[in-house]
Amino acid sequence: MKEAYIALGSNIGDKAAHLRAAIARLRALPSVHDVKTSSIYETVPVGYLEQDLFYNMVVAIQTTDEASVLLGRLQEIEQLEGRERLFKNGPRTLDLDILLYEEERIDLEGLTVPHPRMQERAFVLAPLRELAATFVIPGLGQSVEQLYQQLPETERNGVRRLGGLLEAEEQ
Ligand SMILES: Nc1ncnc2c1ncn2[C@@H]1O[C@H](COP(=O)(O)OP(=O)(O)OP(=O)(O)O)[C@@H](O)[C@H]1O
Ligand SMILES: Nc1nc2c(c(=O)[nH]1)N=C(CO)CN2
Repeated sequence: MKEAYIALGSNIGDKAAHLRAAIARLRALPSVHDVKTSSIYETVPVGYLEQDLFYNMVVAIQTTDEASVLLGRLQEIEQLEGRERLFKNGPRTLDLDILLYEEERIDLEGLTVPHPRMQERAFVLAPLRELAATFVIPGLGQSVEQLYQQLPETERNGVRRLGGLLEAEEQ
């Protein structure tokens, strides 16, 4: 069994519903076990600013899948949730990224782990530190908590914790 961390994001339609559906689909996979969820965060868009706020969260899973197989399953779930991706960094109904897979460094066409931009993203590090504050990122040699503390204040101020999946629905 391998441990992986997955980032979830949504900024179109019923964002909490997209996140909840993604987690239900993950939990339904026979190759995925013990899904642990962070809180949901409402986050200012990074990269392309003229779009709605995102909901972001992170889950920890145990899986029997190789990382590339896991990525395929995540892409299937994105499709099932009607993923529209208009352009790079643009709005999307559901985005699923593999952040970490054990302590492995993976560099395949179409799959880079650890996710190469995770250390600059408060919308990833804030929920991830709930689940894995002391995890040292392979290749960076720093923990999730250290990386979070080093983010510029403007980045950290762009994320607001809403609560768990159920509470976020009521916002
Ligand atoms: N760790 C990873 N997790 C998910 N997808 C990855 C990963 N590494 C590479 N990819 C590739 O990234 C592609 C998805 O890119 P996409 O357009 O969703 O990027 P993005 O979500 O807009 O930007 P970002 O990658 O910065 O979050 C997929 O086709 C996938 O092959
Ligand atoms: N706040 C926020 N900004 C983003 C996000 C995201 O999930 N949340 N995803 C992006 C591309 O993956 C680009 N910008």
